[in-house]
Amino acid sequence: MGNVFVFDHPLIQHKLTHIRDKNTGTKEFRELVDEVAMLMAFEITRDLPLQETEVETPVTKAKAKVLAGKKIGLVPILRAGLGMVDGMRKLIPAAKVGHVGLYRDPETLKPVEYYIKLPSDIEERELIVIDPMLATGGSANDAIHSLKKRGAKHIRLMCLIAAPEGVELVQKEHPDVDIYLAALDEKLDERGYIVPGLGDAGDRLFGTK
Ligand SMILES: O=P(O)(O)OC[C@H]1O[C@H](OP(=O)(O)OP(=O)(O)O)[C@H](O)[C@@H]1O
Ligand SMILES: O=c1cc[nH]c(=O)[nH]1
Ligand SMILES: [Mg+2]
Repeated sequence: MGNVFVFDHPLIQHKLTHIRDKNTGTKEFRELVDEVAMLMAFEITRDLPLQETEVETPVTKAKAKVLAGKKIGLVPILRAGLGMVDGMRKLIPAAKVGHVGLYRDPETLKPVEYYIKLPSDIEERELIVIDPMLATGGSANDAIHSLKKRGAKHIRLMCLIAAPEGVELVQKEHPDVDIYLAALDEKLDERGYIVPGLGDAGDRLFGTK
């Protein structure tokens, strides 16, 4: 079964509190999601392999380390996942970005795929699927199936907030996928919203309603 990691870094938790706040407006919400995504990118890349190199400082030659060149792909689930891409790319500028367009039907809560565009070499990349919200898990589950069908071999899932139901579904369907979160919340309400959550992430990011 895949692992679940909750990033408890104080800066992530502090900013998440403001993201949750219903009085936080679109501009600040977007900025905070961007910042938390950057901090989460810092945490999720802890295990990237390094290799030895040598560098000449103004004083002398030094043994040093550089990234060993593992290829990374970011795959935001549209729309809300887009809000986390720029923050992550600030720290991982060489990552290629694929897009999976999915929306959750408000009646059935089932995901509907409307777009997909991926880097051509996804099978060689460590893919990080990004979405602020993991609610029933239907959207992330479908996105991961879509990536695997197209050859992806190494996938992680990174979300701001998850409900237990979503974590359970992804763990059942994709035991090879680790899940990285800023918070694991209590439950879903009758409309499939995460409680306490942050409301509708896409609407709050883009000012729609
Ligand atoms: O785990 P699930 O139950 O599938 O719910 C989570 C999905 O719902 C939201 O997207 P939404 O359908 O609102 O689309 P949007 O990003 O375009 O607003 C969210 O960003 C996830 O993609
Ligand atoms: O709480 C939720 C659940 C699904 N999608 C959201 O944006 N928020
Ligand atoms: Mg939405």
